[in-house]
Order: sequence, then C-alpha cells, then structure tokens
Amino acid sequence: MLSKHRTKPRTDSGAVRAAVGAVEDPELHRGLAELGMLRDVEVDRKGGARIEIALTTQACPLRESLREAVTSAATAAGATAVEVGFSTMSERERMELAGRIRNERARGLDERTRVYAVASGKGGVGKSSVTANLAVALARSGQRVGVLDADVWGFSIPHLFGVRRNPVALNGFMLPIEAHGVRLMSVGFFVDDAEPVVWRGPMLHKALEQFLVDVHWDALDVLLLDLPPGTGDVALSLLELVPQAALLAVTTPQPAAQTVAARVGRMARDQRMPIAGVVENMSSLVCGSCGTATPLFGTGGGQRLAEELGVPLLTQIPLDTAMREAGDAGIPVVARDPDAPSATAVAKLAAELPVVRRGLAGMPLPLSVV
Ligand SMILES: Nc1ncnc2c1ncn2[C@@H]1O[C@H](COP(=O)(O)OP(=O)(O)OP(=O)(O)O)[C@@H](O)[C@H]1O
Repeated sequence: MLSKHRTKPRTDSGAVRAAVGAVEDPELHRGLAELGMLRDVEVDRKGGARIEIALTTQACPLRESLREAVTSAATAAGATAVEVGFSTMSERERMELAGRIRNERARGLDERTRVYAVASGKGGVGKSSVTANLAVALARSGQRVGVLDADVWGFSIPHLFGVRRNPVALNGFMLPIEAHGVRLMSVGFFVDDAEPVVWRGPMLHKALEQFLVDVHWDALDVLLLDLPPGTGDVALSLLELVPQAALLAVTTPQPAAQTVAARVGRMARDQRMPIAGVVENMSSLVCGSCGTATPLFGTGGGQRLAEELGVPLLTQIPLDTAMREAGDAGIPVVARDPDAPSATAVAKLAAELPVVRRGLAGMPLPLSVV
C-alpha cells in the first residue's frame, strides 16, 4: 500500500537548471545558459544539487562571486544542498562565445552612448575623484555607466575603485571590470604601480582606440573619460576617436587653476567639442563639528571659468575628509558615505548633468573622392 505521506522531492533538475541558467555572468551580463556556461545540473532525491559551470578561463577572477550567485539561485529553486564545480570552456566553445558577442551590436560604443571627457588644466584638482563618484552616482540612478581611465601616465581609477586585477580577455576583446556598478577599463589593470608608462603618439592612440573599440562596453548609457591633466596627445586622440564627447571641466576655486582650466576649454572650442559645464572641486572646507565653511582655496574660480566658457557651473564640491578617506579606501564616497557633503554635491551633478550633442555645422565630413 502506498504511504499517504510520501514526500515529494522539493525540486528537480529542470527547476534548478532554469534558475541557475538565468544567473547573469557579472561581466558579460547574460544568463549562464545563454552563454553556454551551464554545463551540467544533477539533483538527487533529497534535493541535493550538483552543478557544473564552465568558465571562460581557468583563472577566472569571478569564480567565487559566481559560486555564490549560483548557490543562492539553486537554493531559491528548492535545492537542499548545493555543490558547485568549475571546468573550463574548450577553445572551440570560447571561440563560439566570442563570435556570438562580437556579432552583437552592443560591442564597443553605442551611438546612443553619451560621452563626457572629464578634464582639468592641472593635476591634483580632483578630476579622477569627480569622475569616479559621478560614475557611481549615475549608475545608482539606474544608468549603465562606464569609465575609461585615459590618464595613462597617472591612472588612479583602479585605486579609487579598489580594483587590482587583469580584465578577462576573450578571443580578441576584453571585458571591462565592474566595481560599484560601474564598468571600468584602465592602463592600470595591465601594469604595476611602480612601472612607468612610456606610451606616446601612435602607440598611445592605438591603445586608446583598443580601449574604445575592443572592450565589450555593452550598450552604455554614459561613458566618462578620465583625461590626463592639460591639453596633450591623449585629449587630441580622444577627440578624434570619440567625436561625440562633451567636455566636463574640473577646477578648484583658485585663480591659477581656473586660468589653466580655461586653456582646456579653449582647446575644446577650437576642436568644436561641446562643453557640458564646469565642476568646482575643493570649494570650501566644511568643519565636521560646527559646519562652518572656510574657503581654503579662495572663491569664485568655478563661476569665472563657467562665465568665460559660456557654460553652467554644475556643482561645487567641498573639501571633505570623507571624500579623501573613501578614495584611500577604494570605495567612492557616493557609495561609502552618501550623506557626506561631497557625496551630495556629486549627486547634484549626476542629476543635472546636461545632455550635450555636438553640432555638425562647419565640420569636415569624413568623405573622400575615389
Ligand atoms: N573634494 C575633495 N575633498 C577632499 N579630498 C579630495 C577632494 N577631491 C579630491 N580629493 C583628494 O585629492 C587627491 C587628488 O585627487 P585626484 O587624484 O582625484 O586628482 P586628479 O585631479 O585626478 O589628479 P591627477 O590629475 O594628478 O591624477 C586625492 O587624494 C583625493 O582623495
């Protein structure tokens, strides 16, 4: 006689396969099943699941985060115990995956991506900190955001985001590294901190081109370019490579900083690059206990620069210990301490960042007579 209380298995391999197959690869942003990475799923009668995931490379840096995501998806689908094993894709599987991604329109930059080149006249005014925090603030508002660290000789994006590893390469293109919801690419992912980067001219241009074209940015809404300070080779290369970029000029309130920032503004004007606006950083020092603001670097530099360039002053970010500490800790202040005065000033910038389109009037068209 059949027992009335025969227990039904809590789950089956179909349910676990469906749940795990929908888990997104953190860098390819597609389901594991769609990517061909879900190799095997077995569920025993007690509901214990054994899952095999095929990684793109043996040394995949995302192994542990994938293990966690797969385990929780299988548990949510009713598995009582979960064992995740990893194998590596064959060369043929990798080629197939790369081919599939290569064929997608999403590779490289999308024509709808808004691009902002964050520039300053001189170093140390907080251009990279502004870039990193603006990126996180935009990502938190639900946009797909990328940062290309084009400050090739003084890269600081890896440090500001607390990332120290090589990006995954997949048959001819690279996957950006994702941190705090932002997709990142930097020369700093490929060289040691102590190693000098000696790129110039054509080599530099080629490297920047690769970072734009051979990186799987995947349909970004916004790309921020962290330029080296001043008006050099990188700025000119990027203007050529990303003609839709708009300039975001960062300055401190000091007259000296404002004057050199104005040079960058003039370079942009000469190249017919639109200017989205001015960001004044280190505007005043706010006392943590009494709230008094002291204008350590003077006042008015941001406003004067904005007037000179005929664009809005978008925000004034105070000198704030929270911002410096967050930078040192590798967690942008917008994520670490969103109520800090510097973080709210960056949030204002993200909310009011103008959409600027480059006018084509008067521009030479890339046509040639054959
Ligand atoms: N508003 C701020 N309050 C406090 N510290 C800040 C602020 N903005 C930047 N800093 C700190 O100032 C230092 C320089 O900042 P950052 O590296 O962003 O400047 P930069 O203009 O990109 O410099 P470089 O062009 O030389 O790379 C960092 O230590 C950063 O944490």
